[in-house]
Amino acid sequence: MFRAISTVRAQLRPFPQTLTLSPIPSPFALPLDSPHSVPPIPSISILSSPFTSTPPRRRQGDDDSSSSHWSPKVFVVQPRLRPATALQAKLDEALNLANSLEEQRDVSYGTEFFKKELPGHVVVQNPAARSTHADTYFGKGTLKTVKCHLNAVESEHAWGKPVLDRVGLIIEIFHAHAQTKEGKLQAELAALMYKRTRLVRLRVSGGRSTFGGEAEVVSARGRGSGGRGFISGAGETELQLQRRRILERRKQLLSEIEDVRRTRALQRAARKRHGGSRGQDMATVAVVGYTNAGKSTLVSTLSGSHLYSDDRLFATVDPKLRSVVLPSGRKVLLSDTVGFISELPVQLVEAFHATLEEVVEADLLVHVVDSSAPNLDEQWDTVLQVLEQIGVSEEKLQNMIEVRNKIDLEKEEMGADDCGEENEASSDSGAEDNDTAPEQLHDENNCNVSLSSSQDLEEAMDDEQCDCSDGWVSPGDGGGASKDQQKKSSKDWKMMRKDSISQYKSVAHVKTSAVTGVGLQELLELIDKKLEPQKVLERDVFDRKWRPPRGEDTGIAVEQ
Ligand SMILES: Nc1nc2c(ncn2[C@@H]2O[C@H](COP(=O)(O)OP(=O)(O)OP(=O)(O)O)[C@@H](O)[C@H]2O)c(=O)[nH]1
Ligand SMILES: [Mg+2]
Repeated sequence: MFRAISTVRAQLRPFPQTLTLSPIPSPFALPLDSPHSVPPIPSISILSSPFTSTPPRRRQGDDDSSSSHWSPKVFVVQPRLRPATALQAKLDEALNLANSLEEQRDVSYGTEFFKKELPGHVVVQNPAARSTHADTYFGKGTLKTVKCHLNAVESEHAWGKPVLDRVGLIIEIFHAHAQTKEGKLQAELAALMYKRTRLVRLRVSGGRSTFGGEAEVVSARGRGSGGRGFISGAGETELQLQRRRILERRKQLLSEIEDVRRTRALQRAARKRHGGSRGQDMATVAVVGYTNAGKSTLVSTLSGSHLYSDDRLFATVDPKLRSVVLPSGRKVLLSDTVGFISELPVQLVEAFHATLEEVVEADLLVHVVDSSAPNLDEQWDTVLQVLEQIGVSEEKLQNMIEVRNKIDLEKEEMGADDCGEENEASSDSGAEDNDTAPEQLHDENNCNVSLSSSQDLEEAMDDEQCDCSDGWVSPGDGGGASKDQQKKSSKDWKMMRKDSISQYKSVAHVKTSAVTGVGLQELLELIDKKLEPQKVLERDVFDRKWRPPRGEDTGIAVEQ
């Protein structure tokens, strides 16, 4: 039986060629026995991309010699998913992640998002598709196919390029976007924890310390306690030494982060003590949500302040507080927090615990949802899981306000929003699926897209069933369990997911557009109500309407 590899080609703007290749059905895909499952047959999908296919504009003074050869900047590997809309959403997110990585910014970016140069080749791998092949990320068969694609689009031999998987890439983005000492410490801790599970000895180019992007793996340990041993050439003592160094650094970082936490706790206590204008405790409202949902824009608009917002993922890494006066006259602090993303290992979340303390300690949570996101349900669920993981109480989750933001982007036909999510999730009609026929074994680059030998199949199975006992368990991931266990846990996961969704479906919600200002007054009133349900509000203050901070009633100036 063949194991499927599908390739999906998409394009970045303005960079032309981004390939997405699926080495194996992902554990995040639906289980094989599900009616929605990925068939275990080779297939190729070419998805049309919303991005332009025109070559990047050359700047003055650029060397023109290579203009005839137009090479891709990013190579994205993404496990196949159904329905096609879910795949497209994942693909867009992966491309957006790749686009979000760049040099550390100062205050704001000088150029438009899509005009920024991208880093060299990056392979973004879904962390679920973990491999025992820590140096290459994939088994031989998949690697051959990836190389074939790279060589087909670029004259030089590829793979000697920086390679990042999804988690590594996210950590890089966090590190690049973090502006405070705390943010940097947390990013480094996340990088260390990640490195410990994947890389053991790194040869860093140019002497620059890196979290994986420029690192060449020269040895790697086998996964899990039983492990499959070392790749030949690695000395065990050296590996142990490497591990010890990582642990020592981790200890140091944890102690520094602990100091930061202590300071934050003191600041929080002081904030509470000094209270609001009328003597009460100053309540904190944490604004949480999936990355890019519009949290910073919303906080900026509500508070009339300027917080950095951008189409990049993880534009915000360091939490920011802004004060807002509610319709009752009560002053509260809105806490803009780091966004969440799906399929992140638990440890990564924990590494950012200090940041997320704001969330746990907050008096009220406002969950901002991008109502225009095609995978809204998944995003919604991811946020809830992370909130649960970081220890937010059930009571607080029940009391949470849900903000369906970006309603200005919602299509008119989606007016009946309350049932839209379920419809989306079940729209798994074959008509939508772009997978091509099983017998199509080569793509237009004449690259083999099947795993042609039983050895390759075993490798793929290894990829799928790798021992994950190092604790890098992601939501919905069967970890190091057997295939049956994986299927079962996948089912359990889906059940839990359903329960979790229906459990919190009743949370109060309001529709907003952080850009046009629609729904913001309603939101403030709801916050007021949630914070002080029993208090009778002074009528004159209550009647005061929220006004756009700068300018007229129509259209709010939003920073870019
Ligand atoms: N059309 C529309 N765009 C919005 C709205 N709210 C935010 N945006 C845009 O969405 C993008 C992301 O907004 P941010 O405020 O940075 O999102 P975030 O949730 O803070 O993102 P991270 O900090 O990366 O987690 C920006 O380009 C905003 O201009 C909205 O209501 N409508
Ligand atoms: Mg933000």
